[in-house]
Amino acid sequence: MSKRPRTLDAFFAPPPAKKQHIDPSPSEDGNTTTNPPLALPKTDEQPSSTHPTYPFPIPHLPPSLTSSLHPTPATSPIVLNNHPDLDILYYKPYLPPRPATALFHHLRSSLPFYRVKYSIKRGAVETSVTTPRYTTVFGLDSSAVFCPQSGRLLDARTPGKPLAPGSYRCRPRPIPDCLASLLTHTERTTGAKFNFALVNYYADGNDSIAFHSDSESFLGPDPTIASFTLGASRDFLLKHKPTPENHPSEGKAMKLVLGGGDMLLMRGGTQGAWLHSVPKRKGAGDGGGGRINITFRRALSKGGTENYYKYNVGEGGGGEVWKWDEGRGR
Ligand SMILES: O=C(O)CCC(=O)C(=O)O
Ligand SMILES: [Fe+2]
Repeated sequence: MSKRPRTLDAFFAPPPAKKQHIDPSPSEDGNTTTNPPLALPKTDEQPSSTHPTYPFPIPHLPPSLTSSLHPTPATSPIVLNNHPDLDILYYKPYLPPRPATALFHHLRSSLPFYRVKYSIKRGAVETSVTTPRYTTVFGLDSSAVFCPQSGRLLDARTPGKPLAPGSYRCRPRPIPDCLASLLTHTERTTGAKFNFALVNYYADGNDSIAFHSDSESFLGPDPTIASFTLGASRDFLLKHKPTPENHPSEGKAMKLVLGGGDMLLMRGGTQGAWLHSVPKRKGAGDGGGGRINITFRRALSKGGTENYYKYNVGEGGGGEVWKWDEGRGR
């Protein structure tokens, strides 16, 4: 806590002691998941999703916002397949401006975020890395499901069979109601199925994600990933992975300026052959405010769940939790 960089102070305030945010007595229905039954709210409170793994209850979307999230996209997508192995549908935008902005503010002030630290080993040298953006993740790979009543983990292949304690090193978190409606709409639009929501928060132009591809084996071949932008615009760069034939696209990056409400549906060979990044930006290029990115993905095996929690929440259920304070604007 004491070593927090100034830039973090400017954007987030850590929530009061973690315990204050945990609902210690799950409702009679058990801990809520994305599915009903949900914990009954106190009358003066907004209904929330709760689960023992959440550091605090996560409020549902206000009804006005839920009804403005139309199940169909605002525009027809632009097809980006004019380069080898590239297969992207670019919805510019997918969500109209007003609901996109409202969703940005709701998610920023409702979700628990982490600044994950991990170490990488190159040969004998171990380096400590802090992820250069805020992250959080919800979901569970397709080998298991959350019990809708108790919130516990069940074996997906044997209906009703609880998983043995310690089946996962991490503690998977159900997708909260406030992300579930967008996920369901996206599934309907795209025909894809998703069981994970990864969320990045880029507080300003100093936050970034380096060139990488999401071609993890636990997503299976040619994974479909839906990637939403909410809030500020940022550059999104794409470049082909190096190939032995000195591919014409190699080294040259394509730039998309992603704005609030936009969605990229990356599919086919895109992850296998292309790298993408959101580089740091200074001055006007920093988008002029915070940006949320949500990716919906489908992990097929336990390794996916372990990986996503390790790098987006942190080992041991995460370290310091960051929560946006709407009143103080930080
Ligand atoms: O913020 C973005 O648009 C990209 C995020 C991303 O590539 C990722 O989370 O894997
Ligand atoms: Fe990515």
